[in-house]
Amino acid sequence: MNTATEANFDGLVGPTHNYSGLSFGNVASLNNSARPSNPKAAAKQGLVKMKALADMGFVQGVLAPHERPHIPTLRRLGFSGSDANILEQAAKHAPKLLAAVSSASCMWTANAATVSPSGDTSDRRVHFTPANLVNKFHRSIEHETTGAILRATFRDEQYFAHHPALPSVDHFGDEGAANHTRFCHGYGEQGIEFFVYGMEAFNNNAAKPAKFPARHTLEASQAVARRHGLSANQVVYAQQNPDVIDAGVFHNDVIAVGNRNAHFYHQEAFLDTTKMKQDLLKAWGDRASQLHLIEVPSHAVSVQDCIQSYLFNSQLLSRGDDDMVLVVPGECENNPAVWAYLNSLVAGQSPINEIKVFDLKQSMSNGGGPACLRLRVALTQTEQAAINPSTIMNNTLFERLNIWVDKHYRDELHEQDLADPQLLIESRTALDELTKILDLGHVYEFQT
Ligand SMILES: N=C(N)NCCC[C@H](NC(=O)CCC(=O)O)C(=O)O
Repeated sequence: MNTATEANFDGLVGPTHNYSGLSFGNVASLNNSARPSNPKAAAKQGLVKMKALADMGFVQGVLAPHERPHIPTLRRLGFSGSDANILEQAAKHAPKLLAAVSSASCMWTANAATVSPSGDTSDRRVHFTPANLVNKFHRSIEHETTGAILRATFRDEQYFAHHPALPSVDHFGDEGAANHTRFCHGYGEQGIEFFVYGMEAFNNNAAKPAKFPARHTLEASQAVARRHGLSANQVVYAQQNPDVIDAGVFHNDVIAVGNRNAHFYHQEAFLDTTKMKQDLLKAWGDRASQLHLIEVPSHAVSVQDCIQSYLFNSQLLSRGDDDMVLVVPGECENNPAVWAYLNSLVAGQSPINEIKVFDLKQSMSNGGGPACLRLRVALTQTEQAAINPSTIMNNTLFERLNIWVDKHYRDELHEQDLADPQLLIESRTALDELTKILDLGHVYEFQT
């Protein structure tokens, strides 16, 4: 039998991880702006989570970081001369631009792409659309390399279909899987793809946030559903509550998470919660009683507590039917309301039976929790056998990557370090070696 499983592909934190306050609307990014970062600790925190999940029996993959500082973008923007000259000029005349092209933001692979498993698509292949991330300049430069890395990981065209990103304009603002969840019975069966958006681009009368941007449009989600060949009765759209975007919920995965037959979400997450529930139940069909809608009330956990703790930016992982573990960041344990809620949750009737806590402070300080760091890909056994095996976490890869991080990463980085030509050399040397470890071939511009 060709049973399916859900693999998680985490973004490996890159050597230029830093805090530059680049994400308006993301409270942690703004609050930690200009603080020194620790790229080595960041990468290791991520590796510990990956290894722990692999040890728990989950299929865990690794997606490589991107080339940063990204000199080709600086050249496109008019800087010229040697790489060192370009860095010097950018630092002098456009330091925020240098910070933007130096961000290690590709680590948050929930934003890498939207993925539709073969059980849902008309041609029965797994479809990938890299997210254009057009709302933030530093993220809008990710999608081409993301596409190259996804193609180097999911290589076989018989099983995997790779689309380019949607047009890079606000109308098709696409933040990928951070606003996408799939509900299903078994991972290999046809599921319901649940797309969450912040605003409608072609309807000026529709609700939208007033203070912070809605990064993702309904029209982008509809385009992805069309491209992936999803049938209309298996797709549900829901709008984020504009008020929670204005409070700092810049992606829906900061306030909701779903897996198989469980939707775990906050009372205030959606503009119309009743409709969201009705639409999901209708799509779920005759086995509706098996769908768990776990709604967390505001009196138990406030929206502010969600944003501070990242309770919902958790990984909801199936160990078996109706047996799930929730992977949360350490901030949840330190928030009394959230921790009390989680303890009552596991003691109760829901399928969530265990909480696992990870220290991801380096990523969290830029607004990225456990769920931001991973891209979910449901795969049949045959598809799993077709992926690049060198990207799958195991004891050997864990050891090799830790040695690689120790060799190439700094343990402190300040904004002014981004202009250091040595950092560029260190970063390229590290990535060149990484492409060999992960058997990716040439995926970076500096390699061509
Ligand atoms: N929720 C999900 N799925 N992802 C979190 C992404 C965090 C990321 N932070 C940043 O890009 C901050 C970079 C800086 O400020 O240096 C962002 O806002 O896009």
